Amino acid sequence: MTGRNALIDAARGAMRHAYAPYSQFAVGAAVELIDGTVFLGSNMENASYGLSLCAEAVAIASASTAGKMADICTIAVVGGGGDPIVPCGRCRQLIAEVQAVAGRPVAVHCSASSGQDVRSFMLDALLPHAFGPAALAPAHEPRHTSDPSTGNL
Ligand SMILES: O=c1ccn([C@H]2C[C@H](O)[C@@H](CO)O2)c(=O)[nH]1
Repeated sequence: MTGRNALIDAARGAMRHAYAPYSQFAVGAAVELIDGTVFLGSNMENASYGLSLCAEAVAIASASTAGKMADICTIAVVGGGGDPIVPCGRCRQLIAEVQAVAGRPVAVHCSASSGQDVRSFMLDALLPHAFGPAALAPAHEPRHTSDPSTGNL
């Protein structure tokens, strides 16, 4: 996949599979790797409300489950009417972890569910001065159970 608009379109497609019966607010996300591979996500709500999963979290977890978290370079998110959606605070923190593991800046493209307007940000602009693994004392730094660059044990 190449280009911002193609990734936005992929996120818009994923949005169609959102499970959002409580908020009626469907969101889709698409995560792109450096080799062009794309992983999708959509929000998945829950009767307990607070356990609902955001589209970005689902897409990031899907890439991570394939052993590709370190290869993520771009994230697109689509949802809402009016202005382009922007990731919630929790998702910004999740993207910060991706960026720390990937070791390169992550771009975030945002669009509304209808309309062509796209707003693009670098994660550092969405979450300046982010808390991350580098802040942890050595004893608490992440010790990977798999190689983040290969996903292999
Ligand atoms: O960036 C966002 C913001 C919200 N939501 C979801 C959570 C909930 O299911 C619904 C309304 O907040 O939208 C996302 O998936 N991503």
